[in-house]
Amino acid sequence: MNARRFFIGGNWKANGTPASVKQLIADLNSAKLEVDANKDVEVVCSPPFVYLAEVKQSLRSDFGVAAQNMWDKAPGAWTGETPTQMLTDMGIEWVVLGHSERRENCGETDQVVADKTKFAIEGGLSTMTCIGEKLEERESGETFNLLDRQLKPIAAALSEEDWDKVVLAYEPVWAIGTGKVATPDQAEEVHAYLRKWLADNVSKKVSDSVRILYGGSVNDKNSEELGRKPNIDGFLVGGASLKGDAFATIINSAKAAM
Ligand SMILES: O=C(CO)COP(=O)(O)O
Repeated sequence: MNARRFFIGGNWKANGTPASVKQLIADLNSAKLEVDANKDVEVVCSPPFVYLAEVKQSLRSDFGVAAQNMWDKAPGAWTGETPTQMLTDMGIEWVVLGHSERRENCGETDQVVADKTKFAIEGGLSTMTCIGEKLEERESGETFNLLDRQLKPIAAALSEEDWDKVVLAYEPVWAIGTGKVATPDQAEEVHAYLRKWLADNVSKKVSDSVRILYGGSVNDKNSEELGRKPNIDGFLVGGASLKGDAFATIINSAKAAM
């Protein structure tokens, strides 16, 4: 029995129309789960900002809701930004930070990701903080160095208690949206490394308790096998989280991990 509660995040990215979002909410609300989302597994959906209020109001109450980004300043003169407080005021509990798409397209550095993680936690949010290597880094044997580089500022920014509010998501960039999923052994090797890193650089308690998710081409066919690995505590799902039936199957794969 794994003491860490399995976690399934659905990152909808910049997808959805008013009609498709309504349909997805309806499909998720009527999904037959074989696991208890209040107890066995934690499920959090992350819609685009424009649908956050609707999803928060209409999605089943046993699923949490996450923003895909937030502004790490108090509300004020920040055109186009969404401060943490606006999210917590509307009952949002989570935020996805450090996703490779934001690192790549919005210039978010390792330090920015660490600072935002700290700010989010201080503001009352929990974070799914993402790390992961690009293909060229994997091929040149740099995976673990890169992960060290990404983790160091996060560990420096957070107190030991802060880690209670963090879920780490290992998302190898080469596996995101490519259909090229990491093998269970490849993912487990990195997850075990990350857990040891946390034990060596933060604490044994944090290493034992932090949930480490795998993300990158997770679907309803591969989730069960990945979820059986001892250091894989759940998934951050992109494309397959937009289909109610596939996402429900992925949630049910938590059974295999229990
Ligand atoms: O980036 C991801 C989740 O944050 C993974 O996306 P895919 O599941 O579409 O590969």
